[in-house]
Amino acid sequence: MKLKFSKMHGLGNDFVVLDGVRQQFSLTPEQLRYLGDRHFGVGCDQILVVEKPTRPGVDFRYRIFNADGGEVEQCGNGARCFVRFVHEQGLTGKPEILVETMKGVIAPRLEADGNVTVDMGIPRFLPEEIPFLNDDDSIIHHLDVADDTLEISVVSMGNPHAVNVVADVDGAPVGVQGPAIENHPRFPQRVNAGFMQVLDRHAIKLRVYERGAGETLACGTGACAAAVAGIRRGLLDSPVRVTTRGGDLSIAWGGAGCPVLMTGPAVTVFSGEIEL
Ligand SMILES: N[C@@H](CCC[C@H](N)C(=O)O)C(=O)O
Repeated sequence: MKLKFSKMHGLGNDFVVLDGVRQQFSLTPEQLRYLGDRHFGVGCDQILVVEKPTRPGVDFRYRIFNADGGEVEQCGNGARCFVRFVHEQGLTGKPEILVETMKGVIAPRLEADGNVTVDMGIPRFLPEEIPFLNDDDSIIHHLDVADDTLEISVVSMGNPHAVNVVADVDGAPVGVQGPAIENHPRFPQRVNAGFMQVLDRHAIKLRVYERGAGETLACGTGACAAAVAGIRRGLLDSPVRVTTRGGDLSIAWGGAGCPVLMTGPAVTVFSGEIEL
């Protein structure tokens, strides 16, 4: 089977994007891992599939697979690329679309300057919503990782996040603590591990060790989760500029019960065809 794809990125978090509206396919985990492989395949952090919606009132269905082949609930940088892709491919002319994901509907909007703003939905904090094995829903939890006890906040942006505040993000042991947090037994569905350094009340630096992909240059849902965790911990005020290794995102959140708005770029790098 030959499949057409686009290679895209949001701040260096990169994607293979497949049009499942005009192409018929169903991919095995092995084929997904091949697409994501940087040496033997195309190479990416996530594979995004654009499909027809399964429910009335929405424009598309958006499926997300990590480079390890596992399907996941949400992807923020991918959502911005998604809206650019459906425009560039002529699948819609609407600047604002409603997109069905595994965990609810998100609303990305293509701005006049080419950036994309996405309503990422309402963040959730209850342990069972993450999921996180814990007795209470406090804002800070203690997590034993290797020889350390970390003070983390847990946030679901549809997908699970653990956010750890550090003094110096560039010196943070992301490569060691990241996989230990990702696979910690208190996160039964694994977790994305964020390391955030607060610069001032409206600015942070962030690195994320992503579930199923390793450390990426940026993580959109990770940026939302970090900004929300920082606001809940009284360290930050909305809006928050999140500086990742791949560039900056702007995150706005009005507090409990409000949706998180994420604004940033989305770029198409090249298009191609691959035999699977
Ligand atoms: N890069 C993403 C998140 C992708 C999914 C994540 N690795 C997970 O397993 O939940 C983003 O920009 O949000």
